[in-house]
Amino acid sequence: MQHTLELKILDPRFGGQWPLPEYATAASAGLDLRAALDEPLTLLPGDAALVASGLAIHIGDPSLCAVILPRSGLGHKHGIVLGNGTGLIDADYQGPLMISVWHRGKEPFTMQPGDRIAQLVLLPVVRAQLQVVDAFETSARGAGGFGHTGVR
Ligand SMILES: O=c1ccn([C@H]2C[C@H](O)[C@@H](COP(=O)(O)OP(=O)(O)OP(=O)(O)O)O2)c(=O)[nH]1
Ligand SMILES: [Mg+2]
Repeated sequence: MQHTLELKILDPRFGGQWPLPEYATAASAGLDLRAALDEPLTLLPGDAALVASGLAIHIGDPSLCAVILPRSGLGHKHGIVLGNGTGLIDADYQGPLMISVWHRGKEPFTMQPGDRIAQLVLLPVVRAQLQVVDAFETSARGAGGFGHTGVR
């Protein structure tokens, strides 16, 4: 599925020094986001930092959202993940796209300006219309959860 996404360039290095976000392959789901830093940023183990992406998006359509996810290589090999677990970008958000970077690794990690540090994925959203009921129609699972079905 394709969607036209309005994008504002907040950092003039995009389009010159740095390319606009692009899909790495024809079937990639994520657009890599760069650290729009003015100078290298060293994170010590346990540090979190809010890093500007240098971009703003306006999704507009309430049946869509975007999520910011870690990049697998950075997350697994270097411990660079997100301070908010997953960043959720609402369809009506028009502010600067920010990346909460959390260093869960063991060695200091330095990000350079323009490094691709996270990725943005556009997703469909189903918005709930709540219906209050007294009881649910019985299901196969019922209230069983948290390991209820066992391991094997
Ligand atoms: O990693 C992120 C997460 C969120 N946002 C922006 C877009 C999102 O639409 C807005 C609000 O995010 P969220 O609802 O997750 O945060 P909140 O703490 O509930 O803030 P608010 O009270 O503004 O909804 O912040 C980012 O730029 N980066
Ligand atoms: Mg919110």
